[in-house]
Amino acid sequence: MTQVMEDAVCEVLSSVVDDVNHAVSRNIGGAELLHELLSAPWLRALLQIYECLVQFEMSTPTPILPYASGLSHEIMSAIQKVHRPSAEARELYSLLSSPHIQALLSSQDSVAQSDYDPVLPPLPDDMPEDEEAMRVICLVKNNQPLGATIRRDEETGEIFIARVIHGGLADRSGLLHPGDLLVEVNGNPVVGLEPEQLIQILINSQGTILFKVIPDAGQSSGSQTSVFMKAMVDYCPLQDSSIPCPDAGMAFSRGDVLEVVDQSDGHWWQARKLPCSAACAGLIPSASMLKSKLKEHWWCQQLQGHTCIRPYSVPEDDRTHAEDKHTVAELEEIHFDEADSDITDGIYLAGFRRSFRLWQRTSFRKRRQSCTSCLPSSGALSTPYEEVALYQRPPQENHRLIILVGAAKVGVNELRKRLIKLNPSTFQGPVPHTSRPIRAGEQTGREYNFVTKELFEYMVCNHRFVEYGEYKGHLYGTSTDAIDEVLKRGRMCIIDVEPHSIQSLRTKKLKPYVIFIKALSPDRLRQTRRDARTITNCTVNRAFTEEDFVELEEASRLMEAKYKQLFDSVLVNDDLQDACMQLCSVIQTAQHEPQWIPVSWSQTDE
Ligand SMILES: Nc1ncnc2c1ncn2[C@@H]1O[C@H](COP(=O)(O)OP(=O)(O)OP(=O)(O)O)[C@@H](O)[C@H]1O
Repeated sequence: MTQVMEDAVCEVLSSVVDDVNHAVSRNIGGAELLHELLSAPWLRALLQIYECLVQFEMSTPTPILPYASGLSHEIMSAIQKVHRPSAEARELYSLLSSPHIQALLSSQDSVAQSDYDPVLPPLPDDMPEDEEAMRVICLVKNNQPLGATIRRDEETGEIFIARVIHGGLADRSGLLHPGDLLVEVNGNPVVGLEPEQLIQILINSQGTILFKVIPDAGQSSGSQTSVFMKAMVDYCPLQDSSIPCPDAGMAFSRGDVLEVVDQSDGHWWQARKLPCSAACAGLIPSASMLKSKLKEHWWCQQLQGHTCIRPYSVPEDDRTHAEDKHTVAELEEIHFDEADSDITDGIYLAGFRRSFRLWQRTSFRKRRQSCTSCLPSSGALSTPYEEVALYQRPPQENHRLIILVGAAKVGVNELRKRLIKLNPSTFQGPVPHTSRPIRAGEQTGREYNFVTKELFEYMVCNHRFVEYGEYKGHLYGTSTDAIDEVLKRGRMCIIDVEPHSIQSLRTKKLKPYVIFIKALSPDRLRQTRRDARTITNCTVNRAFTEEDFVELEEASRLMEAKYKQLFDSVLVNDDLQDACMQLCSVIQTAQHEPQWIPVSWSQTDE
């Protein structure tokens, strides 16, 4: 029959071609066109496909075996009945019983029977009316936790799903939701069970768990958008007795960026730590919960209360300066030659003069008056999480202020100086202010901004200094105006400050990027600082001592522990050359690639 059809089509086509040929010989234009059309290869291909389809339709393929998996079970039970099966029979048994072959045979049966719909169990005849809303859920555990917490209604004793952890097993199934009432778990009625007993059933169940639940009618399916927060405190769920499920909790440290995926519960949020590798979110205290814990901790710390949160546990005075041991009287007696190496290749490196450096090293150094309320510990009490957003500086905006911090003698000045020398047209330090009289050869605005003591004090009253202090009867300071001036010129402004001054510089205008310069172990310091010299209040260019190395490492560790939530980057000053290159690259990244900043800095003004 097929052959007949095929022949018929070909016959029609050939006769059309013959007719057209005949018309062409009679010089008929339209016929020529038709001839071209009919002898086109695409038309022939089309007709061939059509013929194949007609042929296929007429010979519908039938499965050789409609129920292959049934046959395989028959064979397997026959083999089982054989007293001593041969090696071939045993091999056949193991082949047929393997899950892959069984799945393959079952798929072939489904195709053979064109049975593509799931088979649902029949509804029981005696189903009560109120069971209409019942949902039966089967989850395959696969050694993972369920990813849900439960709560009991104290009045009715009913147990509900309290929360479903984002990315967990229950969440991925899309079948369990907060507020669902648990009726049965693995055939065990839930009514009358203690939550602990239910948890035990869930822990003990292997493979699959079968839930019968009454879904919460008021369930909202609205998905929440993530919010990003920087942690300003440390948190450890295993030490927090108030967490609903310590295993579901997520520990974090100050400075970590958290993606908060669910804030629907006023007490416990769900979050992931970035950079994110875990699919499953963890429970963290909400901002208000954490604030009250911090307050509690604040009151209880004398009694060694909470240990789950550690805002700041190091002593207030974190700088362990050997030179702080000197008295003011001693300092007054020491006189130094001001001329030092702040001019290189005709470049004036403002802010590196010895008087300024020595002021920075003395205990007279004061932070800007206006920031007394911004002490890190009080800040953490009011803002345990800081909402952040990714920010990339638009090319037309000023560069971000680069702040270097580090323990005394770690090499902050050396790195800053090298960076500016390396590229003075890109990097610059702010010119410090001083009330010291100008000397021969000096120019105001180059070594210092020379101002009267009255003007300096007026500037102090107007909060114009990031830091200021007195050294040998003269005032020295770094002003915000000097920083602005560098930034306005399109340069990158590099400053070094005490860590407690960072807070006052954290403004939308400056968008500071803070780099912590970290010290290595005393062993490494001993090796790398062999030729290094330090200035102290008593000596110039003194070699480092063993005591210096130990103190430096300790001071660096304490500073990092206390202020790490304020650092955007940590750079280890090991090999000087390497550290300098790394610093360059960190700064370029800060200026040209997206970074996390407080959202308030990125919002446009009303
Ligand atoms: N990585 C390093 N390898 C070797 N020597 C270094 C390194 N970093 C800094 N130094 C040297 O250590 C000494 C102290 O460095 P620097 O003056 O920069 O310290 P500082 O952190 O600014 O401390 P201070 O505020 O006390 O001056 C300098 O002689 C410097 O050249």
